[in-house]
Amino acid sequence: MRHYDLIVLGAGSGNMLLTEELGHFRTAIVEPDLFGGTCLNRGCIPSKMFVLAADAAEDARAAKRLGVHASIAPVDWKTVRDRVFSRIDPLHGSAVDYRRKNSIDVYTEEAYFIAPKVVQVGDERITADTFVVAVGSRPAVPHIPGLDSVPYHTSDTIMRIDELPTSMIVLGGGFIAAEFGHVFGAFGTDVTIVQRGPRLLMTEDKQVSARFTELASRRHRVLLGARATSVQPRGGSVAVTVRGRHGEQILEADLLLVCTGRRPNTDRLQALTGGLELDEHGHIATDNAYRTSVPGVWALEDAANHFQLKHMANAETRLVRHNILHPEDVRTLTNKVAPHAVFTSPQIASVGLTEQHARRHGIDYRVGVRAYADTAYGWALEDTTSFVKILGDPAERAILGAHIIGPQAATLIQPLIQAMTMGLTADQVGRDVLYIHPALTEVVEQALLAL
Ligand SMILES: Cc1cc2nc3c(=O)[nH]c(=O)nc-3n(C[C@H](O)[C@H](O)[C@H](O)COP(=O)(O)OP(=O)(O)OC[C@H]3O[C@@H](n4cnc5c(N)ncnc54)[C@H](O)[C@@H]3O)c2cc1C
Ligand SMILES: NC(=O)c1ccc[n+]([C@@H]2O[C@H](COP(=O)([O-])OP(=O)(O)OC[C@H]3O[C@@H](n4cnc5c(N)ncnc54)[C@H](O)[C@@H]3O)[C@@H](O)[C@H]2O)c1
Repeated sequence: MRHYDLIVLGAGSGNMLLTEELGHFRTAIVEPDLFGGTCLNRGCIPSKMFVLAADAAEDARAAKRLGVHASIAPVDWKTVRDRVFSRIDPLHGSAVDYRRKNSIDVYTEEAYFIAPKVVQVGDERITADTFVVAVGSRPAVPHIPGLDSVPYHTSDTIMRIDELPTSMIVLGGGFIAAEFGHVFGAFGTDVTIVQRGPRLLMTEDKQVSARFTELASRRHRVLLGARATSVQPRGGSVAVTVRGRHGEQILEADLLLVCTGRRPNTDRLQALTGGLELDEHGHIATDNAYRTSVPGVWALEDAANHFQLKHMANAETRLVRHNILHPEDVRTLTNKVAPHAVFTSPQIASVGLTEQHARRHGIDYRVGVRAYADTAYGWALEDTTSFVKILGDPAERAILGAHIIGPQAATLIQPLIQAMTMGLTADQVGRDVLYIHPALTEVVEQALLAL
């Protein structure tokens, strides 16, 4: 049985862990699929490259309003797709070569625990003093009668399809539904979204989620409070029976995309056999330093918590590396601000408390809301639907949460994330800072002043 100082399971965020600082460790990394994991190969990066093309198509359509006449010939799906993957696909091979050149053993089969701190990979058993479990998550596919009888897609496969579908049914109303609904809608596909809940993007602040649902319903057919009860093949298409507010109906489309959440890969890893404690969703239980129930075993990101965001993964990876190298100075992730953005149209960004959470937990708050149209640039855009909403503590004037729906939301929110992280009050960031005129950031200033 080969023994290492360090074994990293999973080469998504796990691969980022291995910097020169760990160069003196005898290290192995196990990755049965592609180095770079979800974010690089089938998540953040390719999806945002598709969003870039979708935004370009939408901008071209909207340019007419400005007196700029552009026309869109049918979107050339294969060129869009091949631009994305001709840039991404070569990165895997070079990452593996780089690791091997640096004397790191790379195993290319799936690992599973056969005992605490002992994993089986193919024919080999390997052990280590220290393990980092970064095996990520995969799409969770609900049990719907007939689903296995049709060639449905998930986010793992949808970006590599050969032809742009004429029509598409999207099951789920979360991040992935919102982003791919935008992409395929912008490319000309007729999109129907089937969402179990009463609104899309249910975890956003209710005002944002309601505005997004209203805007998405103008672009796509959106069925709310709807449940797919069965799926059948129908000629070359897919038929989905949906039960909901308006009774039962049968939807038909060229393609079915299932995006109903993700589940951690801890079952395939046999994490329980490895002595790792799991929560009720199968995530590995850790403390704030990302230590698991087995001493010397660390776990991070999608396998270990519910954020499922790459910037959280990056922060956790840095923290775990520090903690492995400095057992005398183990640090915890104190930053619970955890922002996120949804790269749909319009963009959505959020940090901290939502209004419904504050109400539910009896937290005292004030709200400042400003429409983009209240600022010079928003007025120039003739925007009528975008806004910034900030929740603040009435006494201390601390920023408790911020929610933006509109162009550039993911960028506009950053000064508020900074302010929350550094403990600045709404007045310090609103009154004491100059905002460039006439940039869109003025709407953030206005919302802070309204608080
Ligand atoms: C479509 C999509 C879009 C997204 N967009 C964004 C975004 O815009 N912004 C954002 O912040 N986040 C986004 N995310 C989320 C983000 O991609 C993930 O949170 C992040 O990549 C998780 O990193 P990870 O290292 O935990 O897992 P992964 O990157 O999935 O890495 C885990 C690796 O472990 C390997 N593995 C699995 N089982 C085993 C095993 N038994 N043994 C060894 N290896 C194993 C897998 O093959 C995989 O390569 C998106 C996700 C999806 C699906
Ligand atoms: N921009 C980003 O940061 C980004 C983008 C994409 C994905 N992600 C990550 O990936 C995760 C997974 O995304 P997702 O969209 O699959 O999940 P999600 O958790 O965001 O949304 C799942 C949705 O599916 C609905 N749903 C669940 N079961 C259903 C059923 N049987 N029928 C109909 N609807 C059903 C839920 O009500 C919910 O709206 C996200 O939570 C996020 O962490 C992040």
